[in-house]
Amino acid sequence: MEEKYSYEKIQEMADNIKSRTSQRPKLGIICGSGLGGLADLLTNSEEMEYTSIPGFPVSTVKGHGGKLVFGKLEGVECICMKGRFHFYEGYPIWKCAAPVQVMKLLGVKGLIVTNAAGGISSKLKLGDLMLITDHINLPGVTGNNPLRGPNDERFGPRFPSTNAVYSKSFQNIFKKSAEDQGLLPIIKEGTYLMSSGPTYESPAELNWFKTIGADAVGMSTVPETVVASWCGMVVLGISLITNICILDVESTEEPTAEEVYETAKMRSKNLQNIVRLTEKSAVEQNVWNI
Ligand SMILES: O=P(O)(O)O[C@@H]1C[C@H](O)[C@@H](CO)O1
Ligand code: HPA
Repeated sequence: MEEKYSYEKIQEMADNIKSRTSQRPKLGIICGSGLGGLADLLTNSEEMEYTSIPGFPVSTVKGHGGKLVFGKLEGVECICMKGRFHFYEGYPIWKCAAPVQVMKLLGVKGLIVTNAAGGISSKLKLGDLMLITDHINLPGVTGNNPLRGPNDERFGPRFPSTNAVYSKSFQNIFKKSAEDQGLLPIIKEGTYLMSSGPTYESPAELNWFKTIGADAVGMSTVPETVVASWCGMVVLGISLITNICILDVESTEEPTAEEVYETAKMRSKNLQNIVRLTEKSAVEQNVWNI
């Protein structure tokens, strides 16, 4: 089994990055499938390929780039992950979230995590943006938690709480920003369940997820959020509902990756505009105590 990165190994990656850019990001953004356009929000941008950072994982999925983008958003220095790491790609789950630890050592205080997700709840429509209010860490509760293994208190405690990991004030700002753009009707709230993938879920699984309180399902986000919260970051999680889950086993419809990317493309600009406004207000209100 691959050994978890030590504090020193994460520090080496952060030092490597710091030696190559003068930018010192305070906000991190993780782009979900088809949402790499969020990186276009950054001005004065500089890019760093994952492959150029010794020890950094490399992404293998269509719709995901493989680079860090540094730049300013509404006057604040940001780091954007264009391409994330999924458990289904074969990485240990802690490794999917290790970039968040690197961000922590770079000085990041707030994290916006985005994803493409399937809508389970009937209140969700195609193209909705669901503010994640809570999550079900299915891999975590069945033994695959990113914090399993040795704990380094310099990052966070051995037994962190996972209550209130998604910041209410950050969510309120996001809602207000959407309202200001006339986009409130597509903003919803709910619980995101992480399933390991790469198979889309069967109708029986989806019906089970519904009974345990999941509103949307995806294959990412939770490991990054758990680690960010453990490290003391303020987190905003957003799921773009790219497909409506098929709960009826008699249905002849099927989810496809193409549908996911098409919907992501359709909403990408809306999400960018809301994130820009959210960032502006978050800075004004000092949501993450910079
Ligand atoms: O990185 P995210 O969670 O946005 O990507 C989702 C999960 C799979 O990578 C892909 C499935 O369509 O989209
Ligand atoms: N299930 C899991 N992951 C996803 C889905 C889905 O329906 N849509 C986009 N990512």
